[in-house]
Amino acid sequence: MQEAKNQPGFTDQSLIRNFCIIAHIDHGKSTVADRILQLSGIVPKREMHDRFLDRMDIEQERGITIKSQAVRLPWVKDGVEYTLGMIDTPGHVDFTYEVSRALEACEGAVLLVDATQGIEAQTLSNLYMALEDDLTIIPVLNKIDLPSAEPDKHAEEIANLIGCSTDEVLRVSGKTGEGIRELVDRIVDQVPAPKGDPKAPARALIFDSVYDSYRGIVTYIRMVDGELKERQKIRMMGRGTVHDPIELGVISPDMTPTKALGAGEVGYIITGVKDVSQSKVGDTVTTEANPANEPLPGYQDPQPMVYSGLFPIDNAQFPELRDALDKLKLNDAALVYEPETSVALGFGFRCGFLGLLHMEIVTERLSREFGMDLIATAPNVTYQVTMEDGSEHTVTNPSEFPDGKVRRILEPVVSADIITPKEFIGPVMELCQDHRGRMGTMEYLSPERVEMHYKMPLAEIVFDFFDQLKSRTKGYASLDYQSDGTQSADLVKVDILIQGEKIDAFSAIVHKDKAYAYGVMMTKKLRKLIPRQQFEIPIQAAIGSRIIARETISALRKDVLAKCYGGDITRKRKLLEKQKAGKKRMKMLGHVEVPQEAFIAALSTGQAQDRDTKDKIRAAAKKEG
Ligand SMILES: Nc1nc2c(ncn2[C@@H]2O[C@H](COP(=O)(O)OP(=O)(O)OP(=O)(O)O)[C@@H](O)[C@H]2O)c(=O)[nH]1
Repeated sequence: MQEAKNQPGFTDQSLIRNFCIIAHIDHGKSTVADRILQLSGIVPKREMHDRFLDRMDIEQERGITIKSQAVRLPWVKDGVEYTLGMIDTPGHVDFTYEVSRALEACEGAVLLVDATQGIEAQTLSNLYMALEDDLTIIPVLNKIDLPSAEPDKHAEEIANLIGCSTDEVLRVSGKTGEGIRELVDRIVDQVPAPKGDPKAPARALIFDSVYDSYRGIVTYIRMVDGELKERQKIRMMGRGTVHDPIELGVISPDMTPTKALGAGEVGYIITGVKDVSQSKVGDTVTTEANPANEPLPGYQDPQPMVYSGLFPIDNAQFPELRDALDKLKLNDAALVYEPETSVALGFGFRCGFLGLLHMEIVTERLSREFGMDLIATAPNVTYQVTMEDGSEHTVTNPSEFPDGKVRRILEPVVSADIITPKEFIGPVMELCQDHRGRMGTMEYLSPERVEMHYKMPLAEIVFDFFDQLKSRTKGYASLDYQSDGTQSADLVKVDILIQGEKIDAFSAIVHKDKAYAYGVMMTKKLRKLIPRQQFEIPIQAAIGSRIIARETISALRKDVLAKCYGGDITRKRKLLEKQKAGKKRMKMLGHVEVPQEAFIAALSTGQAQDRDTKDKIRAAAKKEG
């Protein structure tokens, strides 16, 4: 039977264009992807909705992309039908790893810039990543429908940055659809076709995967060489496992089974396997009958930036939490975890994240997708501690901080790039100084906007820095950072003691100058959160044996029967039962009962509220007109 030329598995490689859309957060990637989908005609009008490719509820609710999404589209130009593989990527700095994997599956990148904002920090970092991968860059200004758009000015900025002429910078509106057809035609003209060898043994790169409770692991692949056919045994080259795929397909716009996948195509495989250790992002898929010799280069594992302990509120849920993390890891390759025990919180996992938004999303997904009720301990970075006796310790958890005389503590450092209008240079410098930043160079991107480079301790940047930067620059500054080694620092461990007992979950490693403030803040917070009990409770903050702050909760004798004069014994029993049930929900710490809510409230730092940040920025932008 003669198959159509662009059926999956039979597509002429010279007619394939794989590209991704990269941009700073909120510059309109998902909106432009929607318009391209619509124009291609694969999504029926009545099924089209905003941010079509943001398939997770959290993405829809928050209006941000968390996962890259690949979709296959037909596109006709000059009477020739092309096959486009389009990947919409996230914009937030915590999800840069997602972008880097998407780039590996493409030959071209649409670099989208908001015509009202111009180049921002993640515009640059994403562009540099795409250039490193030798992708063809198509520069585009979006949101030209807005009255505040300044396309000429920003086209100049982009042209200077990538070394093209201003005429080459396309102008589009994801909202009205203006210029989108020209954009896709440009992609077809300029993005090179994939260059794999269709005749070689099959090699496909696993760039993502997800756990489906009915069908097991779904693996997303980019075919590089050869082809994979239905019902052909496959081999994962890294893991060395062999599987019988039960389905092969493409996403167009939903999962569509196909008979084969050929060189250059992007698609998925379902093996029916439910054991999550069988699949790894970055592995190479080949066939069992005719295996390739060399696997594809794969990906480097990302280094976590912050760590936090995740503990099930109900300790019996520990095995479920392990299972949930294993499954989530399939879809979130940047997540790392290992078991941990806390005196106060029981069994849980020490988890590594790429940033606080990443941490927030993981906790939320564990709760929504796996029904886990969790307590997250305060996030911290990793320290290398050398003791006077020469022993070395890697500390990802303040409670592991070794006792004894410390010779040196190394903390992680990042190089941070901040782009801001020039009138905010002063406030930004002040803020960076407050956060122990050391200024490097500063360049003008245009007469009005500068890019400032800083070296800063990671611990200073991951927590509230971004919010403060936004508020001091009316939402106009943007930030990007990358790991940049370590430096020695004057840090101490602050312990919190309740009734003289150290509560491991509340310990923190902080800069010497901020230790006192942390101690006061934590003791005050806990005084408000822990209910009064029948005896006086001292709450102290200490560095080693030195107490630096203290609060006291005065005694109270709560007699639940006080108002129950004489009368019915069953009523009294009921009240006592109720009190007993209430006590069960408390954690006994020594002799002190601390309600779960107190832990949650004391440990929540009010951080990473990116949703709020985005809202604030939008509100500020509106105000500015
Ligand atoms: N006026 C106007 N608004 C636009 C246009 N494109 C996007 N927007 C709006 O800009 C906001 C952000 O758009 P998104 O498409 O979610 O941006 P994004 O780059 O995908 O965001 P992340 O995935 O979170 O990085 C939304 O409120 C869109 O409605 C446009 O061309 N014109």
